[in-house]
Amino acid sequence: MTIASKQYEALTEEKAIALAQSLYPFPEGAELVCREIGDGNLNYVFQIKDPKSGKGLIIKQALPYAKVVGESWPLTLKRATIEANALQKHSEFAPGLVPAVYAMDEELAITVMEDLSHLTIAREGLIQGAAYPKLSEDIGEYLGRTLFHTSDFALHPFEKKRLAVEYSNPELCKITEDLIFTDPFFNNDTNDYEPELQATVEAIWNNGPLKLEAAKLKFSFLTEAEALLHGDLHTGSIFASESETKVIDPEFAFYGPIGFDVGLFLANLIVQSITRSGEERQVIVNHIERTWEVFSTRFSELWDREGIEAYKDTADYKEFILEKIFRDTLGFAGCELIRRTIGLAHVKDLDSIEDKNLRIRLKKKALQTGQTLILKRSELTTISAVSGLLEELKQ
Ligand SMILES: Nc1ncnc2c1ncn2[C@@H]1O[C@H](COP(=O)(O)OP(=O)(O)O)[C@@H](O)[C@H]1O
Ligand SMILES: CSC[C@H]1O[C@H](OP(=O)(O)O)[C@H](O)[C@@H]1O
Repeated sequence: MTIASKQYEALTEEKAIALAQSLYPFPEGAELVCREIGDGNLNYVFQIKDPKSGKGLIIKQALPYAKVVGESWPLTLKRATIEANALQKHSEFAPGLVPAVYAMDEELAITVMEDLSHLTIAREGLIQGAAYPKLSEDIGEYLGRTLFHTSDFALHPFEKKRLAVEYSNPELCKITEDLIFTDPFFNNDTNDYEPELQATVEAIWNNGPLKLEAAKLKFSFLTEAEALLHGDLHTGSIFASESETKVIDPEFAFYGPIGFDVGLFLANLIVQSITRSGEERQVIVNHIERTWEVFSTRFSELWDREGIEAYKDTADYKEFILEKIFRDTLGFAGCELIRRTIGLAHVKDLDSIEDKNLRIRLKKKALQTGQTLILKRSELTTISAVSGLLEELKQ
């Protein structure tokens, strides 16, 4: 559905209600209520609801700047169009795993979508100890399907390159290039960490071999247009329940290295494996293993069944590609672990730990795990080797 376009203006709750009324068949005389519920770093999210019928929808609006910083950090409104289009493109391949998009408007920089508030943001649930039994199956499927179907292994090269142009997202990529791949490895003002981590952080800045590997990973991110990525697949971008999983917020979508999406998700699970113990920790380790198993099985099966690449049946080629994706996955996961601990954008899983000694100890563990994943990514050739590493570093 398209909206009669007008000039960009930031929505208020009243304006969001008026817009929702014009877009959705709410019952006659419904008295709609609206709340701005955005808790992310960049955008506004309005939830509009008819309390009587329970019907509702979400209007997400991009601001011409990053919400977390303010007008001093201008940011393209085009990200809203990228997000709406990526949701729809990914739903072609992973139906049921993303919210339905009801409408979008490029001028207003809005996406009107299904209200998922019957679910919980996975990060919040995981912090409370949720197990989310379907999480790794669903995200493994989502990753296998979206990444295979948007790659050169599935698309005509003209279509793949058309999509790469459509999803050119330089400003949002620059945020990732800075916040994930650069700033945490240098003494940069954007970094944010407790004084107790100073020595550990300086050791990262002074670690030549680590910085060389971080530079290589950044180069992959800058240059390898392998598939249409979600681009920011952390557990705050996933809604979940015992029986459902939905991926939201692909405003960082672009053509990049496949391992980036897989690695970001695994890194955010690894944070949970660091904060949990006993049986609850094992649930997360199982999710880590299962995500890779489901992703690689689905990718491999789609390759065999639907692959169009002339070399697809050449001995060992598929295995070479999957090994490359796995190596990249571990490296990108390592960078995400480091930036979520000492960079600009932290994670609540670690920051909300009240006991300071424990918090610092676990943050050091996250940094150590991140560094090991980056440095040893060529030696860790199986997902069980990664579980083994997590077990070793647990002590
Ligand atoms: N479709 C949705 N249904 C219900 N709540 C949503 C939906 N999309 C976003 N939200 C809420 O808004 C918050 C911020 O959304 P998100 O897309 O992550 O914004 P940002 O791009 O600013 O990070 C989410 O954590 C969630 O609470
Ligand atoms: C100033 S952007 C920082 C950080 O925020 C984004 O996450 P989200 O939109 O989900 O809050 C992204 O991870 C960026 O790196």
